[in-house]
Amino acid sequence: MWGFVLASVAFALVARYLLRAVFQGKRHLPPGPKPLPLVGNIFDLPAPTDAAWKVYAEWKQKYGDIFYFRVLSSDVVVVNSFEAAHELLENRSAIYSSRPWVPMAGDVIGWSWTLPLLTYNETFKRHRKYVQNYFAKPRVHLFYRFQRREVHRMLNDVLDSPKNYREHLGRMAGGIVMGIVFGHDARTQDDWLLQVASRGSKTISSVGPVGAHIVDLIPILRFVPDWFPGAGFKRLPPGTRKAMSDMRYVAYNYVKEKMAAGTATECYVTELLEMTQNEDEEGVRDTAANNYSAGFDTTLAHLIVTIMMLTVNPVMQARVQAELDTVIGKDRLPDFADVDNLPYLQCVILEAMRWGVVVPVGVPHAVIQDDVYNGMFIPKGTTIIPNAWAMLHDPEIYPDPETFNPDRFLAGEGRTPAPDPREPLFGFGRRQCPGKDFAQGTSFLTIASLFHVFKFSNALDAEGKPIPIDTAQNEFSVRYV
Ligand code: HEM
Repeated sequence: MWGFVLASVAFALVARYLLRAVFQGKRHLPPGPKPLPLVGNIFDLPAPTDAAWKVYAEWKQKYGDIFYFRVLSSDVVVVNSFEAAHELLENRSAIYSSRPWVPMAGDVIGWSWTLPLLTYNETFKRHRKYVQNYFAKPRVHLFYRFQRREVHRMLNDVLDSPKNYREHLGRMAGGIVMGIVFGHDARTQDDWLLQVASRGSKTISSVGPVGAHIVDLIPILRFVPDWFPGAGFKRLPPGTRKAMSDMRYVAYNYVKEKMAAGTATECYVTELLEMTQNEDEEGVRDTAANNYSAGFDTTLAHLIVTIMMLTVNPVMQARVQAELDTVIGKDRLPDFADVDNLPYLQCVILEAMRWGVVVPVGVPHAVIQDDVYNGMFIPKGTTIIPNAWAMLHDPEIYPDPETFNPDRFLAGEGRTPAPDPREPLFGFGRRQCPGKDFAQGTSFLTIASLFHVFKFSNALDAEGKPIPIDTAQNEFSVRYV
């Protein structure tokens, strides 16, 4: 049986290799490392433990802004410059807005229903519309009350137990989404619905980078039984599939029960069910679940990078606090209306987005028809990796890119601020993050409030000496005074 499967794989590869050679002919692919026959560049790929975005940024020096490699029969183009990414993923988004098939996340773990993984089809368009319209910029003020409530709770929690600030921020970020999406007040860390959502979300991050598994490269392996030698990727940690499925169904069913009992609070689920007249329960349920999974880790990571960089740069922290003191004073907490009066704080947040790109190789897109860019042929089905890290660490655009320097975004007489990092950061075109305006509201209020109330500095060791913060590793320990 396995001899037959392997022979079929080999046959399919040879056939595709020959067909490609015939049909692609002399079409000029983007430059890239020289592929081996059949297997392509499989041995050139960065190891899963390498920072792929940095490896690709190095390749950029050799091959240019966009380069091509092939893994078995899959074509991949990495886009390292903002201009190229904008042209392909934004201006040509009608054909560059699909997603590559990622069998590990989609089939093996079971995330194929989630919006970020949906290919460009009718289901995607419908689901995307729900989320995009709900979190659209003109509506973000509707979420302020949830953001305010949870940020203020978080401040109290940090005051009570500063060492657990990460957990408090996590609860806050999760609590905001739970309130908006399910009308649920997740007040504590161990809130049962927050736990369901958090366990479900972890099922994707716990198995490593999406798209980098052996089964993503050789999809036929997904049919190999769990017990087969080498099929370790199918032996998921116990409870993985149940946790994923609970995330999809439990909170949604809970809201439905409350609706039946007449006790539901208005939220994403109730509003969308009404808008769709209960005719697309699956769409409402699935998009509700992915709002948490797509928005939680990203928001939290960005907040932590910002706090870390203000902690290792006490002069910048003092400048943020001086601005907050002048604008807000001592008698109240910051609020959304203050944002335009806090230009330095805004620059700090932008610089944290640029410096600490939380989705460094973006989320891959896929092109649905053959295309040509600057004379280079990009075959239909190619996976497009937007290397946001390379775009935001390009020394031509952001001089001395490894230095955390909020001043690069300051406008003023005789100064041209550095380009806004938000397009690469939140992605491109029809797949651009639909939660970006909402996420920025959470980020602003959290950082403004935390630094208005607390001072952050290094934790101390047993002898009272500050413990150095390793920004390269994103590992750090912070205390509050
Ligand atoms: C700092 C916070 C965030 C960052 C940096 C971020 C970044 C991103 C990026 C890079 C993408 C992929 C874009 C592309 O494919 O071109 C994305 C997609 C997505 N984000 Fe966010 N995001 C954040 C917060 C949020 C929040 C709070 C929500 C929830 C409302 C959210 C919901 C989504 C969804 C549903 C998608 C998939 C969109 C699609 O595939 O069409 N994100 N995000």
